[in-house]
Formats: sequence, structure tokens, C-alpha cells
Amino acid sequence: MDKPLISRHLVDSDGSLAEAPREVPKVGILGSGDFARSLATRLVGSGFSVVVGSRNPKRTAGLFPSAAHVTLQEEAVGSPEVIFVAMFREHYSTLCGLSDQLAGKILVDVSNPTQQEHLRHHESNAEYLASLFPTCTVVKAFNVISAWTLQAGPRDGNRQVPICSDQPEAKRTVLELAQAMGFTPMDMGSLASAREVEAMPLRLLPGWKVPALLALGLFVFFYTYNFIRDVLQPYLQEGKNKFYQLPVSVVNTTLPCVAYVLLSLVYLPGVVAAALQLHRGTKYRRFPDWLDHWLQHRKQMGLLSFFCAALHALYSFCLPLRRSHRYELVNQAVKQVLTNKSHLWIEKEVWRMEIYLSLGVLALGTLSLLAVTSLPSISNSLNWREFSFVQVCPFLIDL
Ligand SMILES: NC(=O)C1=CN([C@@H]2O[C@H](COP(=O)(O)OP(=O)(O)OC[C@H]3O[C@@H](n4cnc5c(N)ncnc54)[C@H](OP(=O)(O)O)[C@@H]3O)[C@@H](O)[C@H]2O)C=CC1
Ligand SMILES: [Fe+3]
Repeated sequence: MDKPLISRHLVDSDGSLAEAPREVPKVGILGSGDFARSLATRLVGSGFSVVVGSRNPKRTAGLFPSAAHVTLQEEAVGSPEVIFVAMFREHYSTLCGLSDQLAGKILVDVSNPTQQEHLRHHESNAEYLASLFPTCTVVKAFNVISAWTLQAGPRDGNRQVPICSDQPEAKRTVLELAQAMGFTPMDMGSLASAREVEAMPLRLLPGWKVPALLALGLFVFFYTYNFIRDVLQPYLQEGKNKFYQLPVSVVNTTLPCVAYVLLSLVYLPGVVAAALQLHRGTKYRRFPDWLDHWLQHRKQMGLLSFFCAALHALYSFCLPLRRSHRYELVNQAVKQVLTNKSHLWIEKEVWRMEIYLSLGVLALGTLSLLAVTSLPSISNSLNWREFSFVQVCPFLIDL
């Protein structure tokens, strides 16, 4: 995305281009790492003029979109009112030489501490930055957004950006900036909340409670149904004792049911959302809360669906290991010898197994390939892997 998507030119009534009356808002970025690059790409794409401050602009300029101006730190902080500090906490103090140029500006702290750093420091990174630059206004924002999401663009699931600052005017400026970039800003109050905001990405498995409970509920429901159908009914009606099937067979029949329902719940909200947009005739209105929550849980439901499908594949490959299966095989072989008929060669079953095996190997191969190719993005986000998992789920469920 080299050029701004939002043109700053206006079209006159006669069709000719006229200059926009407003100046292109300029945003500064200090740092030239992964986050800075993705941020610059998104800002340029959202119509902002971007100036990047680097210790070594010659080396890093080629990594940024051509519309972004990459220069030395001291030159970059001159004109923009809003400056993103895309650096780690331990390097903040190296900026102290720029204090005079930075005076009166809005500094946006995007940093994320590690678990150890979070426990070690009692004040948040944003408050530390504010203490180093008392003449600036520090706003905490964008730390929950990965470099990958910034580059790929916000999705329904992860577009919320918590923002906090002690200065309402500066906070409003950054809120508007986040909105212009396609995110949904969330006002978290004063800078004292920064510690809480910085803890957000550290929370393990956020948003897993509802999908996990849903998967458990579905499992209990389908397990009970399969138990009644495959075990209880034959016992009551024909006196057959099939209770040995409870740990493996019934579980294995239940898993794909759960996987399919979860997978359909991953795709369904997208369809509902599209239908709602068509009905409303616009895509610029908020979805109702229930749909928003549902959309936000798609990643977790997709991964749980994949987990159930993978478990089903594993169980299916282990089925022939059971003693009961060996007994059935021997039983059939004896019958075959006695009746002199080839009962064991059931053409349909043979083909079924061949196709299952080949699909299984294909799915495993694809998964390994995806795992290898997604390694570079692992540090950034789960999104790509979520996409891959959801795509391969139907293959695995069919096993
Ligand atoms: N990567 C991500 O997905 C996310 C990152 N963040 C936060 O963004 C910030 C930057 O992260 P990221 O871009 O991944 O990190 P990188 O290591 O890729 O980039 C850090 C940048 O800091 C600059 N820098 C300035 N002074 C120093 C110094 N003394 N020593 C080393 N580097 C220095 C460097 O730019 P130069 O050499 O040009 O001066 C360097 O490119 C961090 O605080 C991180 O927590 C937040 C959310 C997500
Ligand atoms: Fe199956």
C-alpha cells in the first residue's frame, strides 16, 4: 500500500481535480521496527502524511512505503503534533535529547511489556514515558493491535483499541486517528489505566470461556444422544451389551458432530452480518451486541472445531487397535472360512479406508506446509493460522 487510499484531491463539478482545502494531517513515528513499518503502511493507506524518525534512515528507508518520509529522529519530530513511540521501554531514555523538540506534542505509547517486565515495574510504560517527558502529553493506545493486524487491516474480531490519557483533548485526537484507520477506539479513562491496558495482551486465552463452555455443552448433548442411540437402545430392545463402546466409539461418533456444529457457528455470523448489512442498506452501522460478540468468538470456535476434528482423526486411526475390533475380524474370518465366502473384502469399505487415509496424509502435509510458511507471522498474530485451521477443518472432520 504505497499510496494513500483516501485522496486529498476533490473533484470539482466540471470533473477537474481541485486541491482539498484541509492540509494532510502529519503523523510522526519514532522507530523503524515491525510495528513502525506496519503502522506507517496503515497510516499512509488511511490518508495521513507519515514521517518516520530512525537512528539510521538510510538503512531502513527501503522498508517503508514510498509515501512515508524516513529521516533522522531529530528531523522527524519537528512538524507532527502526534508522534508514535514505536520502541521498547528500555530505549525511551535515548530520546531524552529530543525533549525540547518534543515539548507540547502528543506522544502515543504503543509498547507491550513482557510478563516479567509487567511484574517488575510498578508504573506502566506509558507513565514512565510521561515521567521522562513532562512537557508532552502521553496517550496509551494501539498496544493490543499486532503489527500483522495493522498491515492486513482491522477485522471484526480485533478492531477494538483501548485508549487512555490524562489529557482529554489529546485523547480525542488519538481516538479520531484510530477511527480514521478503521479501528474502534475504546476510552479507558486516565493514564492510570495504562497498566491495565498493558496487561490486556498478557491475558492468556482471552475470550475462550464462552466457546469452551459451548463446545462442552455440545459434547455432552451429542454424547448423551449417541449413548442412547448406540448403547442404551440396543441394550433395552435386544439385550445387547455394548457398554464397552462408551470410552472410544461413542466419543469418536460425538467429536465430528461437535466439530461440524462449531464450524457452522464460525461461518454463520458472517452470513447473518452480511444479511443485516443488506437489509440496512449500509455497512457503516454497528452490529447488535450479540452479533458483535459472536463475531469476536469465531477464532476460538474455529480452533475448538479444529481440535475436535483432529481428535476424531486420531481416534479413527486408533479404532483397529481395540480388542473388540480384533475379535470382530477373527469372527468374520472364521465365518468366511466356514461359509467359504469372501465376507471380509467389502469393496465399499476398502475404498472408504483408502480415501480416508489419502485425505489424512494430504491434510497432515498441508498442515505442516502451513505451519512452516506461517512461522514468520507467528510472533505477530494468530489470524493467519486461524484462517488456515478453519480452511482445513472440513477435510479433517470427514476423516
Ligand atoms: N510487533 C508487534 O506486533 C507489536 C509491537 N508493539 C510494541 O511496539 C514497539 C516496537 O516493537 P517492534 O517494532 O516489534 O520492535 P523492533 O525491535 O522491530 O523495533 C524497535 C525499534 O526501536 C528503534 N530504536 C530506537 N532506539 C533504539 C535503541 N537504543 N536500541 C534498539 N532499537 C532502538 C529501532 O529503530 P531505529 O534503529 O530505526 O532507530 C528499532 O527498529 C514495542 O514497544 C512493542 O512492545 C505493540 C504491539 C504489537
Ligand atoms: Fe469420521
